[in-house]
Amino acid sequence: MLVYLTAECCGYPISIFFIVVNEFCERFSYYGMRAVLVLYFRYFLLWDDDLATSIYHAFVALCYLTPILGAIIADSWLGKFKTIIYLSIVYAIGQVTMAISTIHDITDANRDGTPDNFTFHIALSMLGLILIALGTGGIKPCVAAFGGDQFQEHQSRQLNTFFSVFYLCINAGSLLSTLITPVLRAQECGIHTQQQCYPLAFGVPAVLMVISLVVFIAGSGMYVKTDPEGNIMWSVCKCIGFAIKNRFRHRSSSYPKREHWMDWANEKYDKLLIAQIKMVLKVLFLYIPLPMFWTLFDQKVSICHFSGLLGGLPDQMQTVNPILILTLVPIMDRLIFPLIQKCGLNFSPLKRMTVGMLFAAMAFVSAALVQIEIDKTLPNFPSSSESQLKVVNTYSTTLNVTISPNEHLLIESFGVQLHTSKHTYSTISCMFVNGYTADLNITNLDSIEPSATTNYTLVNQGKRDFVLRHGEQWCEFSRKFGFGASYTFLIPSTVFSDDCESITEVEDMKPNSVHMALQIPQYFLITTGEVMFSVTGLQFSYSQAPKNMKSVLQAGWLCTNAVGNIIVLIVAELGKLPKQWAEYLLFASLLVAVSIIFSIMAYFYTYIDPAEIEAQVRKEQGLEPEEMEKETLEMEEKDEDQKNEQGVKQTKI
Ligand SMILES: NCC(=O)N[C@@H](CC(=O)O)C(=O)O
Repeated sequence: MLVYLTAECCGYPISIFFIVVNEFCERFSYYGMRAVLVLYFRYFLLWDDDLATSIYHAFVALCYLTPILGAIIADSWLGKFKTIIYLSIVYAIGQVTMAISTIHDITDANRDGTPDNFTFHIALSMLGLILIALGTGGIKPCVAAFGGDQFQEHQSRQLNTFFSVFYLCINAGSLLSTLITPVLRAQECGIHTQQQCYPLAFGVPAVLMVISLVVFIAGSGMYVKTDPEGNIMWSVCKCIGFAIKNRFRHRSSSYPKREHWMDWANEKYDKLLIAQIKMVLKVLFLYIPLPMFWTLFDQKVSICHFSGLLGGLPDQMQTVNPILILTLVPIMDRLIFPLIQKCGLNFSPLKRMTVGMLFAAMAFVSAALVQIEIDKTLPNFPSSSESQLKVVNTYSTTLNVTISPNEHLLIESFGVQLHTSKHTYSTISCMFVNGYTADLNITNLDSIEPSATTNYTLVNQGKRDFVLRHGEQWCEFSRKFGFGASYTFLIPSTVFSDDCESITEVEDMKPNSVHMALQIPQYFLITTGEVMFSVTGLQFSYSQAPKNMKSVLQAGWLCTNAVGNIIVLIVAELGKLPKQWAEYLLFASLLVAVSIIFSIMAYFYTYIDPAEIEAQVRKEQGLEPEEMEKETLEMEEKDEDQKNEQGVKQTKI
């Protein structure tokens, strides 16, 4: 048996320091890139909103599917240490490729500030994203499990704290990068023309990934490294396949039943392997309902109704989650969980996860209530059988407009009338209406021809100044804008003679009157849910996995997140309910139903100590651990030669 003597500090292995710093840098790299990814799709590649969001979610889903690959490589072939190093190199190459794809000057031959060859940028960025997904997903189950491997048996309390600290590092990295990369993107840079600095926003995460790799390699001498015990995944698949086949062959009632269907592999496979597979399958079965949590969690951005109210750039809104995580993890670990324990309640990991799901459901109920309040302040939008028509009168007297044989609108001079009808009219909407007799230039907008309108233009909240110009003539006016509002400005022909005084403002949509504080409960609830669900799930997956399949079970856990993301994509494709609040309530109800199912499954789950079970099986077989490993390898070789299934021999009982 191998005994590692590891250097310790305050009861923790020192090697842990390198692993958490590595995780911090890697998460900085990943979340930093993610924070500007949709903006890059929208404003650099000029994709529409739907395409940008779909590719984004597909990328995130891929990042949570590739852990299976990483886990197989680690547990069956290279071991966790080498897998982390090799896949981190792939990851860093992906980040660099991504950063290069954002340099507009590469294809901007005519130097107009926009790339000339979009295919090149799209191909390069997609290649970068695939490499990143392979890298980040591939190392993800290995890093957490490798961290866990550093602890000895007597350090179980420290091991639990490690997973909380690990989660804190994830969120510290994500918080910093989500604050920094949008600021980097907002800078201007370029060789021929100055544009938004995407190369810097993607380049810094690439540098952080390289640092992450260097830090990990720096700790090399201190790690506990366990080599894979042969091709374990292949053995697992063959063992399961044999159990199913053997069960089918002995389906007649004359054969005695066995305790577990995997026991039908007893004739050919080692008892230890069968015991390990049983442990893994039991946990994976328990994970079946879990993607529903991630489906709600991954939509959390959309339940934050008026992001700008919290201040900052819209892409920095994603910082609320890590800030709350950094606050809530220590509170839960140091205060809430010990307090619950002191009250004599058994708040076991699976109970925590169930409560976490209920918190997420409550967040959606809270979002539904806020949405109902917001809906009250919104104008009546046309239903699917209606359309809205806006008529602007720039004539000098009141006009009577006939829209259909029987419907009349009376519109005052420089008035606007919104008309909803049961017939099909095209909607006319505008921000500025030019009633002046010549072209006008308005700050930050293109010039508007006489009697023409601009599209709705997004402006920041608060007081804004506009300058109107025509040749040498100009005037200035300012208006205050509230969130969620929309306005139309009617510019009369006398605009310059009265110094912009006669510009009429029409409020098409009222500003939000729902207080921002109403949003706090939903942020708080979903993040509390995450701490109970996700941190516990991470610890649980490690503690319930057999030694040789730690990464595999971590990958199974991460897969629940991938499936959650895929459900988000499917839901987006299927369309939405007409009322947003109803959709939130539907999701909340689904999660409550799923958490009830999960709690029933959890009730029947018996917590295990994999090391103890493994030792017990070995004892039953009268084998010392090293002999056992030798035996497994011999079994593997024998198995390869044993092509004729008919000649199955009982190798071990
Ligand atoms: N707050 C998000 C977070 O901490 N995410 C973790 C866990 C996960 O996504 O599975 C992470 O980024 O690793």
